[in-house]
Amino acid sequence: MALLEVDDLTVNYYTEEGVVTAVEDLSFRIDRGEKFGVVGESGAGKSVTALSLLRLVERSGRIESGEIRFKGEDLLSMSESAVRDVRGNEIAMIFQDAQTALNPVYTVGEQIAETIRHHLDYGDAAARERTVRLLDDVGIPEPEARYDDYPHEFSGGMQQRAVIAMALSCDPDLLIADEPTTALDVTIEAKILDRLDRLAAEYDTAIQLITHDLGVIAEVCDRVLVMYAGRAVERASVEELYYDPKHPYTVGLMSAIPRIGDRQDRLQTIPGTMPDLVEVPSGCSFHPRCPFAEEACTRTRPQLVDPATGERAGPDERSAACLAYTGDLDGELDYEVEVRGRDAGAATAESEPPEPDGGGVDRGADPDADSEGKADE
Ligand SMILES: Nc1ncnc2c1ncn2[C@@H]1O[C@H](COP(=O)(O)OP(=O)(O)OP(=O)(O)O)[C@@H](O)[C@H]1O
Repeated sequence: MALLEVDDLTVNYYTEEGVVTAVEDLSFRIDRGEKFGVVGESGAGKSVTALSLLRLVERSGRIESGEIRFKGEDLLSMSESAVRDVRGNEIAMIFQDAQTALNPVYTVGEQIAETIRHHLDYGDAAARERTVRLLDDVGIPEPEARYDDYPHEFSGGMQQRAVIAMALSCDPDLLIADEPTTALDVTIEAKILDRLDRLAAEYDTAIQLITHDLGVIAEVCDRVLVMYAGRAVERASVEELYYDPKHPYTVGLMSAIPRIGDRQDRLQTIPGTMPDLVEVPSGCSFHPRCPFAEEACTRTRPQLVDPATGERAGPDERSAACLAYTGDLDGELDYEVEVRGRDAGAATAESEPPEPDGGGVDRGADPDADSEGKADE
């Protein structure tokens, strides 16, 4: 049994403009200790999916249907107090903006210690000790001394580290990180992602990493879900996605990261924008932006299928939602993916081994360069 099982999740928002289907028929699995990426442009439904897992969808929104099981237990039918126990304790969440997660009137150490006392029932001394160790683990220099600092005395990168420490403080089984490094500069981002990656392994915590950046996914994740307009359009391992993307939208997203591109037929950027979800295009919702779209794409909504067989795929299987794989297109998806190595010079997909741990995406990562934390200052 997977740690998290999501089946056919549909979430609507009831707005003045009409009903917005933010997430539709979404299914995926996250295993224990796995690093799972959710990628897509703004408005794809990534955050709404995450909020649904914590049952934090706002009042105007409603989980219409579907199932969410965490360790086999149905999260959607749990009592509010049982869900509160799960939140923070077993599923923790890191948001993009560290400042909103840290309370300015308490010291950083006290905030983390309070979470530990509350959730793990630790006494004062033990909570303090665990906090200092966590601050050290996330790379805060002189953690004993920094324990008594207020959030504003931390740099942006250190604040985000503190938030990660807080999220890990109760040893959650699943950590949902929603654009955890978007507000930071690229070097600090790489260090924090690396730290997150190593800590998740150490604490045996699964990560659901939400981002619009495939480069970030390459650095951290094992498997990826690509979302467009509230739906899953591709599911694959990181290697499969990078070397053999199957959905035109994924190919388009890839042209935005430096090491991947294709030759003549490169989709420089994906023209157009995510549709207004009140009026999603008919058929395949990506068709107005897709360079391979045919008439059939305006009529028929593609299902997630195994691209090799065209058969419906299970929630943890490689799949893509494109009519090209069900024999409904006259033409072919005519693109070529080229993977560039770290030292420039283009290599073909076949000639270079995958480096999903980020080796190929040179974002300035140096795993230990921040051990004394000075780089953030
Ligand atoms: N509170 C809300 N009220 C109405 N509609 C909402 C609300 N929250 C989200 N939505 C709708 O759901 C869609 C998906 O939002 P979501 O925040 O999940 O996207 P996202 O992929 O996380 O994008 P971003 O990267 O910008 O956070 C939005 O485009 C919007 O139409």
